[in-house]
Amino acid sequence: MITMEDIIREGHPALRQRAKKVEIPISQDVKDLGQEMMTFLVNSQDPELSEKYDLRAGVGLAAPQIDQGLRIAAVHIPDEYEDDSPIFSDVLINPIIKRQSVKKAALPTGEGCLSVDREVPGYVARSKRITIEYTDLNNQVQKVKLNDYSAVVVQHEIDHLNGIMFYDHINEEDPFYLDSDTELLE
Ligand SMILES: OCN(O)CCCc1ccccc1
Ligand code: NI
Repeated sequence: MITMEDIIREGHPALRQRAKKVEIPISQDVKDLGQEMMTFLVNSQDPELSEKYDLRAGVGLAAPQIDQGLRIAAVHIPDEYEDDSPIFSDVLINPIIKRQSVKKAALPTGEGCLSVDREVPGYVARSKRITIEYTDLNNQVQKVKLNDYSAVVVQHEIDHLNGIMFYDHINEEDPFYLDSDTELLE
């Protein structure tokens, strides 16, 4: 199983590389990897298991973070009220952002990253609405519209596939600078 030891940290060159497209139909190895990444997220959000295995809670994980230079990202976003029906949960193979709103959104708390062992304060403005296309673990092409928090998380993961870290988006002069077209999500 994936634990924190498997997650590479900033400074590791693999986090700054562009991940390679996955061959379709996906191999059994890729399917296993995707499932392991999803299991990590589910475990990391479970009070007992995260404690037992010392996992930092995560809502997303990109393959480059476990030193696998492949365009695979797992996303598991729980519904704050309905634990067993997440807002969005899937393993994205070769995800593409097909459409994105001009309107931006940022988390008021800023962002963090399992590969970054420090706080980096500041707003990360991202598209408020996106339409993504990807292949899932059953080789089915999915086209999904996401907004707000789900859209933020998926953009954070797709950034990892392109060697981009969340703090690359933070305004250096004024980390809490907000464009007029950027909404803080509550
Ligand atoms: O790459 C995923 N990972 O580092 C876990 C954190 C995910 C995440 C946290 C805050 C806002 C968007 C996404
Ligand atoms: Ni991250």
